[in-house]
Order: sequence, then C-alpha cells, then structure tokens
Amino acid sequence: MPTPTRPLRIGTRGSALALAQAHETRDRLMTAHGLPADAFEVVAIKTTGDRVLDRPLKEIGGKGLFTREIEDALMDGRIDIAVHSMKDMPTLQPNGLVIDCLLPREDVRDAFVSPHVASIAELPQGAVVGSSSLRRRAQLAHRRPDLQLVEFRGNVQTRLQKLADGVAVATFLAMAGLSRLNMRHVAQGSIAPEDMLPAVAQGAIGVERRAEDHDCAALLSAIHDGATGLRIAAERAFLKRLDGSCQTPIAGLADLEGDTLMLRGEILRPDGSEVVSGQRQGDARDGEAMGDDLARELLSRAGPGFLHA
Ligand SMILES: NCc1[nH]cc(CCC(=O)O)c1CC(=O)O
Repeated sequence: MPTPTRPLRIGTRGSALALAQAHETRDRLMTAHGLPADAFEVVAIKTTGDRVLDRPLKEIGGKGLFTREIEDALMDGRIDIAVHSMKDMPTLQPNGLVIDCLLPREDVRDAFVSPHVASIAELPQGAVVGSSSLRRRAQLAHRRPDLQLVEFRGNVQTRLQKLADGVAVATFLAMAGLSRLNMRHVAQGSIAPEDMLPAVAQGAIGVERRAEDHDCAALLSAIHDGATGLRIAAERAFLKRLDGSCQTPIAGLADLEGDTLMLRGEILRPDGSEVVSGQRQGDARDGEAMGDDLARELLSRAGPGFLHA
C-alpha cells in the first residue's frame, strides 16, 4: 500500500511496451483510488529474454524467460506488484505469488506489418517473412508454404529497422503492443482471428502480487476487469492442459457475449503441415473446464507425438 513515506513499487521489464503497461496500471490505480503519481514508482528489471538477443527464444528455452527475474524481485520485496503481458506468463505462478488482476483487454489480433505489401494474400511467391513466434511461423507456413521464414527478434523499433533494411518484406506484431505504443499506423492491417488465431492471452495485462499481501489485493481489485478475467481463465486452462512449452505452436481465443463464452483453439506442427482446431461454447463460469476439455479433444485428435515431433 502506498504511504506518504514509501511509494508503491511497480516492477516491469525495461522495454518501451513494458513501461507503457506499467504506466497504464499506475494511471488506473491513481484514478480508482484518487492517488497522486508520486504515490508510485516504476522499477524496470532486465530479464534473461531481454538480455539474450542473438538467439531464437526456443533455443534459450525454459519457461518464464521474460518473467523470472521480476518474480524474484516480487518475492524478495524489492517491488510490491509486477505488471506482465499475460501472453508471456507460464500457466503456473511460483508458490506465494498470484495474478488475480487483469486490465481491460486490448485488441487481440495480430498486425501485418510491411513497407511494401498490403496483406498476407498479396505477398509474392517465395517472399521472405520475419518472425520468431513459433505460432505465427506455423500458421503462416500452413497457409503459404511457399514463403521463406527468417528469425526476427528484438523490440518493435529493431524489427521495423530490419524491414527497412530489406531483411524481410513483412513481419507480424501484436496489435495490442502497437496500440499501447501509439504505433498502430505501422500496421498495414489487422488479421482477423479466423485467419490467424492469436496467442493465448494476447493483448491482456496481468498484475501479480504476493498472495499474502492483502493491502495490494484490495488496491488491485478496484482495477480488475471481470470479462477479461473470464476470457483469460478459459484460454490459460486450455494452454495449461497442453502444457504449452515454448516449442509448441498453440493458439487460443475466448470471446464473451453476455454470460456465454466461446473458446477457439488450435495446435499446429511447427512446419505448418498439420493443424488441429476446435471450439467450445458455454457458460462463462465454466470457462476453465471448457479450456481443459477442448485441449484434451485436440490432443486426442492429434495423436501421440504431435506436439513434440
Ligand atoms: N512475446 C512478446 C510479446 N509479449 C506481448 C506482446 C504484445 C502485447 C500483447 O500481446 O499483450 C509481445 C510482442 C508481440 O507479440 O508483438
């Protein structure tokens, strides 16, 4: 809890997007509780994922590449809360930490980004596309096996520079990240979920705290978005059953209409040669069971070895 003598320390990664997300969290807390900006302090923390830029993420391996150091700081009391892209979060939090505060979700779609080409359909035969996301690579390879995929890591500016340098003719980014950076204009367009199902929890920000920190729990409950919470719970239950390692292309999206939740999910072979997809619809309160059940269905239809072949 912020006091006149000690501001509430908000931990996050140091990237422009992470800082924008931390500031959004701070602004929502200020508004909800009538607190001044100096009741908060944003603390930037470097993670392994930020440090190692010369290798594909799947090679560095391990879960929580972008989160471990931040969770350590939270457990040690060096920060009071941590702001995360839920897309990057492992499905289980370490003992003693909880995420029960989700901010209202941004645009869930992927953006098609290219200086020269308007859409996936208009990419010339054999064009070079940059992406380090296993999901996006597999989805694209499935739809356009002719395209050539190259690894593309780094922050948004780095990736745009690579496009300007001609390393690739197009890439993909989350619309949510571009929106939060006021950079939607760099996208040629957004891709409908029917054409490219987003990553589980894409566009959602979660705020993590120590489980026993009841002051922070009370502070955060005022900015929790219930609808986002229900959607993310269903999507992450789906992911958890699949035990989405970083090696597995998985996509999932839940939508809410009133009390009805619709969940779509898919798993792919990394080379895009096969996709298994399905959906569930039901009462939003059963979202986690739906996610688990859909994952079981996809696993059994895919057969043994699909995810790790
Ligand atoms: N894996 C990196 C990452 N984690 C969250 C976002 C974007 C913001 C979001 O999805 O909430 C991104 C970058 C991207 O996919 O373009």
